[in-house]
Amino acid sequence: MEHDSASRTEHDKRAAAEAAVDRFFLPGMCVGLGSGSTAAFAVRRLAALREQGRLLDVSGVPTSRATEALARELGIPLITLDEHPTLDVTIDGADEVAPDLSVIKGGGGALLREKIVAQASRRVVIIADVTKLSPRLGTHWPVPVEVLPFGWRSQQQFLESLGARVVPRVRENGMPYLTDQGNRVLDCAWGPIDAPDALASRMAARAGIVEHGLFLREATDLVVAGPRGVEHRARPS
Ligand SMILES: O=C[C@H](O)[C@H](O)[C@H](O)COP(=O)(O)O
Repeated sequence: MEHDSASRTEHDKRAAAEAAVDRFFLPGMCVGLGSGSTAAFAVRRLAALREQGRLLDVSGVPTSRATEALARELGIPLITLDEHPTLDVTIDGADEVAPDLSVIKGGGGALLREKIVAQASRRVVIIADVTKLSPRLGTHWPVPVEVLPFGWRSQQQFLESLGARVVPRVRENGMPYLTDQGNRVLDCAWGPIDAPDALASRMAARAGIVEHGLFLREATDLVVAGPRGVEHRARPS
């Protein structure tokens, strides 16, 4: 049974990713390539289309070292944000998606580059399986917060003072988890978040907090897949 639901989720991640690439990546575009297992299906779809001779002139900015390695392995042309400071569209995954298309990201630690790339994109398409949908951010997932190693324990205290249960992220071997930038991640469980804007502002104002995983306004579109198939939703205006 557990196996069935895991393979259902993989099927849905893939279906959402492929539908999004087919619909939103167009010839000649400069695109953002997201991170995580759902976004990896999108990168693989782009590579498969290239093998069919389609989208050969699409080039991408990877949002993590892992995505960069995958894209290189698959022969996808890569560019940098310095070469192309504005991107046409980014397709990326999420950990939790609220009805207004605000999302939590960073479960894989790529939140900083993902937010930079999302904010540099005209359109940001979130791809997800239905298990990621949530009535309110924080219901199912903690908010990852990337902090400088210098003074990280005072950031932990600060986040606890904002009501979070804070778990410093570690690797399987017990060593601290470090992001692509060499920073630490504090996973902050607030439960359902009543005032995400206020929380985001408090974190943004704190020196030592490099970025947080609340993406409140970046997503313009959601492509979600579940038992009823693939559905596209635009951000409510
Ligand atoms: O840091 C990781 C990213 O924000 C991912 O897009 C997010 O964690 C979702 O990952 P997955 O598609 O593997 O569930």
